[in-house]
Amino acid sequence: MTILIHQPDFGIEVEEKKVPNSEKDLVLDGGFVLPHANSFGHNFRDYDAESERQQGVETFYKTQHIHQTYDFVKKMRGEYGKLDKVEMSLWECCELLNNVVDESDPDLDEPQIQHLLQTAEAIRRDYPNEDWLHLTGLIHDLGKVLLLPSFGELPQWAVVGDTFPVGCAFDESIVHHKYFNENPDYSNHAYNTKLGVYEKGCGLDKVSMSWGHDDYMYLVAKENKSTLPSAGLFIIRYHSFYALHKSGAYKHLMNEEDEENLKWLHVFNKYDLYSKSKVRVDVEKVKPYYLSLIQKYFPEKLRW
Ligand SMILES: O[C@H]1[C@H](O)[C@@H](O)[C@H](O)[C@@H](O)[C@H]1O
Ligand SMILES: [Fe+2]
Ligand SMILES: [Fe+2]
Repeated sequence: MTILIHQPDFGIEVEEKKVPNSEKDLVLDGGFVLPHANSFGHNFRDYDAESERQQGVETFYKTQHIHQTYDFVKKMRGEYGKLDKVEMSLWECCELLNNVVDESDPDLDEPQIQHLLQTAEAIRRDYPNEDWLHLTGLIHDLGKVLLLPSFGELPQWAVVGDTFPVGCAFDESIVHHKYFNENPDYSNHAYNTKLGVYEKGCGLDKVSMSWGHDDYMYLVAKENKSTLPSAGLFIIRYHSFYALHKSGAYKHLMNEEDEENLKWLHVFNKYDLYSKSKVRVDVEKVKPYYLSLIQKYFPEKLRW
């Protein structure tokens, strides 16, 4: 039986295989079965499909695109880079996310802790020996605690959604790109050319990204001296940068190390996106395993 590929952009690892039970699901070479539709019956990341979430998600992106400017990002990075808000362990943070729902996501309305565990467990099944990648799955979205009162209760547009560079032109592949024309940087010549304030090949580390949960969690991991490999930190920092890892935009800003790390981000993205489902992971059952990983790669208490 031939498998239908409904979404054409899975990258080179996609392989068609025979699955006895379903005509529509797609198996990747790692063994992970890609669901043919999200929990709402639509393709994943279809921002135009008429669904109960569509309007809210579009309004979210309109606000995000208007407000994420170069100056805003500089200010937020300076402020949150101090890590002087809270002290807590990574697991405590996972539990805090129980109460967070992400308004930018057309594919998921489950509590975020389920998304973290679904991602991590799916990776663990296919890559049993890469424990750093399991842990990366568990923590990649913890930066969403920025929505909570003790972290300044930032609005959704300053925490979630896809990310993109500021300080240079907004690429057309960014979701709902049309709303950028109300962003002040859009008509500022210093920031609206292909390179903007950057140099070709300068490396993503030098590029300012729209402010949100990715860059914040990267700062938390780095400043608290995590021993995760550089690919893990890269995944945390750029997992929402779909214009790059899905559409290949902004590659001219990458350096060689970014190229290497991007390979792992491509692997990770499949699990981050396609593990989203209504089937819940038993938190208490898997907790001991993840606590052991946290202990291996992080100090007990972290500054946030
Ligand atoms: O709506 C989602 C969500 O906010 C994710 O956490 C982020 O990583 C994705 O890029 C975005 O599309
Ligand atoms: Fe995310
Ligand atoms: Fe995620």
